Amino acid sequence: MNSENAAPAAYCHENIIELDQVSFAYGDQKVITDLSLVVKERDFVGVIGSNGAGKTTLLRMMVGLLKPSQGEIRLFGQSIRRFRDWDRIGYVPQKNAFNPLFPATVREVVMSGLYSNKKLFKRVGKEDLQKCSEALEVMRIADIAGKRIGQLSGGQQQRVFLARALINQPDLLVLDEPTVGIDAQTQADFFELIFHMHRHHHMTFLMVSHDMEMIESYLGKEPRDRCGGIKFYVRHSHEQDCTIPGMQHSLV
Ligand SMILES: Nc1ncnc2c1ncn2[C@@H]1O[C@H](COP(=O)(O)OP(=O)(O)OP(=O)(O)O)[C@@H](O)[C@H]1O
Repeated sequence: MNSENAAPAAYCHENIIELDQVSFAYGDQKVITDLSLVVKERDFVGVIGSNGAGKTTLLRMMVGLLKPSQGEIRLFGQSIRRFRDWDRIGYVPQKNAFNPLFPATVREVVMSGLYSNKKLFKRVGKEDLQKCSEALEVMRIADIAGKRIGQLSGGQQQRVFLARALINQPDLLVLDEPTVGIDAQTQADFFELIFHMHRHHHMTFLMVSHDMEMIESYLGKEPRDRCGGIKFYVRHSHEQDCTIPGMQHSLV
């Protein structure tokens, strides 16, 4: 982006994800056929579709875990084949599970979201600790911060993954059914939080969900794009950025 002549409206229209005639097949089974899609900065994209429609496959392609059989993917304007700026993207996959013997604590796992490979040995500062405690609070896991991750329930582990993804406030957050197995109150708080992050903290979201009610209430009733059995509901935000840093205030 050219910052010299970046008017605010243009500034929030950078292409974050571009799919150009993308297809994907597992062997002979075609899952995605000829999908072209653009996700712009400050879009919130809800991805809806029946079981097996290809939503997870699509997300895995977008974060570089699967290669399209055909077509081209660009992230932040750059071909995914050359893209290295993975710090800018948070991804929470659908079925997370820690090995019960995994030795790290909840706090350590959440903190690890702050460090990319480049910054592995960075000293932990006061600001980092503050970010961590906010993420723990927001996902209601502060009381179990010292527990070993492998010893938590599935829903608690999922909350840890979400806190880990949120701590860094990435430019793009890709979420695959993020609230499955999470209790109603934490779910409601989580949605309130990410909607605020979308509207006021300049974040772009792509989220698979089966929660039609939540999708329709935030993204409207009409999908903007379709591909086979997958529908894309989109809301773009032009609302002013929040002056308050951090995330906890968004729950108040
Ligand atoms: N590793 C794999 N090898 C072969 N086929 C696969 C693989 N992963 C998924 N599939 C098949 O690809 C299709 C799409 O799967 P995918 O997980 O992307 O669907 P989904 O829309 O995310 O479904 P759900 O809502 O159940 O999570 C399904 O028919 C599935 O069986």
